[in-house]
Amino acid sequence: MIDKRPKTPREVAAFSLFSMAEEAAWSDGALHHYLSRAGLDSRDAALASRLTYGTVQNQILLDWYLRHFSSVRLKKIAPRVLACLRMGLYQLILMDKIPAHAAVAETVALVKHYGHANDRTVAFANAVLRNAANAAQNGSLPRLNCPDKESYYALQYSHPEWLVRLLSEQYGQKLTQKICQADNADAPISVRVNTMKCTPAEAQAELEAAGLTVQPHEAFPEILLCSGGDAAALPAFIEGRVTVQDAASALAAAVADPKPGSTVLDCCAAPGGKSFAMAEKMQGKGSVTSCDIYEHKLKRIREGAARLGLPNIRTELQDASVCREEWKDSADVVLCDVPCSGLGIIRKKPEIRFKNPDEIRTLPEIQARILANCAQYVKKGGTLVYSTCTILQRENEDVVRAFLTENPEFEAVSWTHPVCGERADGMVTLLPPVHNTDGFFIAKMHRKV
Ligand SMILES: C[S@@+](CC[C@H](N)C(=O)[O-])C[C@H]1O[C@@H](n2cnc3c(N)ncnc32)[C@H](O)[C@@H]1O
Repeated sequence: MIDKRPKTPREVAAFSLFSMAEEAAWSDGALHHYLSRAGLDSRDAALASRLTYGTVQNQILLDWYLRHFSSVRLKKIAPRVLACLRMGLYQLILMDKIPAHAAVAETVALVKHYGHANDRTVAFANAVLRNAANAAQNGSLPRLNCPDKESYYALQYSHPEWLVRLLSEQYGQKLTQKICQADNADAPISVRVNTMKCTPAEAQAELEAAGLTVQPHEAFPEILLCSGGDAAALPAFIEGRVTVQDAASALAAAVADPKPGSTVLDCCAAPGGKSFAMAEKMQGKGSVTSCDIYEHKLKRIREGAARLGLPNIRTELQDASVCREEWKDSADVVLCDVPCSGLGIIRKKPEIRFKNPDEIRTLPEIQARILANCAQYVKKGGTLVYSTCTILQRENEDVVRAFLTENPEFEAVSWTHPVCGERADGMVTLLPPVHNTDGFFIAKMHRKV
């Protein structure tokens, strides 16, 4: 992290982008860090967020334009200078309220002060930005000529082409375009009301009184969609009346449907969102055992449970792919919210689109191993739920169908919820442009014998 305290929205955005490039920081974590140090008013904080997310969300397109205006190959441009140029081009080409002279001058100043740049590099940055500004102003930006719709969507919405082609095979071109578009749209902060402490109406009134704009999710009344401020910094969050959780994630807990007194095993539980939702549904009665392979992540679950006032959650350090003999046949509900490619939450973490496709190709094998192992913990008559925050069929339906074929003692269970209607085969893939949730997959199964 950069030590200096940022003073302007552009410095906050630039420092966040530098941390992403240099330390592989997540956009939301870096932005939160520098915003908290900068102490900007809400308008400037909103501009800093827009500049950071907008630059990452449009990186492929911005690099395409940059190649047009730069005499130097992108690989030869130092990372901080490249980050500044992308942010400058974002303002010049894709934002409409920033005067061009301000975008050019402020970006050149960032390159000069923070880009480790000599005079030549500063002059180069100035020339690139001026050329782009002129082209944007006189309507002579290069046209996005692409051989087919998939490569056009990949460029226009800055998604890797392999991903767009895979989505297009699964969902068709029209829906793929909507998914890519939704991935770059502003996502509200979604909070779930802790109904053990207050009603949705009370929580909404409290958040609105604190200055947020609040809209209950149309199909999930305990979910409140908030904008205009940081819900996680308010007393309603700190004192456990609400917790940050998307409707899709809350739906997985609702589908698992544990009852007061149930024995629940959440096998990949950190940071704990679904454990909390299930423990609340159980009204503090029964037990939720929340496992993860990382000790430091278990601490976050314990802190969250304390904040929300949930005494029935305990944590266990446990690899979900390795059998714990004493847990066999012990749980009424087992939730496998497995590690996945995360491609359903690009709208919240825009850099997820840049994951290495070779690295995520091996995930279905790990997911299948976790599901097969944790299924052994389900009691006869008990429930098994498999979920991911990705929309790739190979990590979702394919894993579940193979499991059901190999384990005939389990069957898919039909369920219904206003978010997605009746699911006769027990499965749903939620999509941001269709369900107004994160992209997510949930499958519910039942152990017969
Ligand atoms: C999708 S996240 C879980 C999110 C969580 N269920 C929630 O709602 O907040 C997946 C979690 O699985 C954990 N994990 C990865 N491999 C694991 C394994 N073999 N056994 C147990 N946990 C694992 C990761 O550390 C991560 O915290």
